[in-house]
Amino acid sequence: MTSIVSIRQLTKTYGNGFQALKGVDLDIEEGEILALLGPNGAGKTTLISIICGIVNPSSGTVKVGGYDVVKDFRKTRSLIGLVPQELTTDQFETVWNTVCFSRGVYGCKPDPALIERILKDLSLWTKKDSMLRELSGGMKRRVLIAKALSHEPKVLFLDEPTAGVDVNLRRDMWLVVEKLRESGVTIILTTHYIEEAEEIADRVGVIDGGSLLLLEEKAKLMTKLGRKQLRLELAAPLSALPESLVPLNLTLSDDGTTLIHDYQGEEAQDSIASLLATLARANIHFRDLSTRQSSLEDIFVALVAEKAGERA
Ligand SMILES: Nc1ncnc2c1ncn2[C@@H]1O[C@H](COP(=O)(O)OP(=O)(O)OP(=O)(O)O)[C@@H](O)[C@H]1O
Repeated sequence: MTSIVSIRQLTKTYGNGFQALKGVDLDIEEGEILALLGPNGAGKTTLISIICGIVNPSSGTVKVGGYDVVKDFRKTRSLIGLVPQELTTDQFETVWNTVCFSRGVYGCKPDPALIERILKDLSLWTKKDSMLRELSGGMKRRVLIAKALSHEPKVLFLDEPTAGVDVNLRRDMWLVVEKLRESGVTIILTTHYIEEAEEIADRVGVIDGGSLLLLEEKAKLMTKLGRKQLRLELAAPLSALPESLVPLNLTLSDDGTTLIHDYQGEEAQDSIASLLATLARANIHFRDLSTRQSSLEDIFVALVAEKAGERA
């Protein structure tokens, strides 16, 4: 895999002396969907703003497509599309004109066929002659994406793409993001909805206190840090946990009806099989079984709390 964005030892100290980024190293692979998670004030917007050339770094380097975001600003900016949270363009302009105008801002030649395709992909075609002020909030979000795609960027940044939108629109947006990825666009999204990262990201980065705490493939993260719980509802309640079962990391619920086994996500399947076999040998039968896996949210909350503890 080649990196499309390459960040080295990036720091940012704002004018008031506040250090918002403390030496971030990050390689974003071409064609991936990377979700950046972090609590409020973590430094996500600062990081994205530096990559997009809106904020100057204090030290370190950022390259997009091999070009430096400070020295080759025009080149890197043309490779990037940024979808902000709010629509700030003229509310009395039509969807079509707004998107065509965005393409012109980047010095690209008009390309009505391309704009038509973008609007169709985003289910905006029937609204092309509507004024922005006539659109619903969800449709406005789509216009923001269409604007950001109008100059055919290779990297798309989505800042909280689904904040405040309803569940249906969120699903639609996820499909749009998936389609974009299929067309080869690299996507970086910041989100507070961990469910969103869990659903669509290939990799997840966690930023807190200006540092990248973790960067991992989502699936690996879930196996590595995720905890699982097996619950066995017993056919007959037990008054106490038999001695032979104590080494198996089992606990008995207070009412004696359920055996609970907590284990790490990467623990092999056969250890569960041998646990069940041991129970059968001990003549303990169960009438139902269920498992629960910790979500990305559980992992994220635990990680941020742990780091906060280390800093305290
Ligand atoms: N222009 C500025 N001057 C001084 N401090 C700033 C400036 N911009 C941001 N900060 C501070 O830098 C820190 C990081 O802000 P940033 O907006 O990057 O965080 P974030 O992770 O995007 O947060 P959120 O999820 O709330 O958008 C915050 O403490 C913020 O107050």
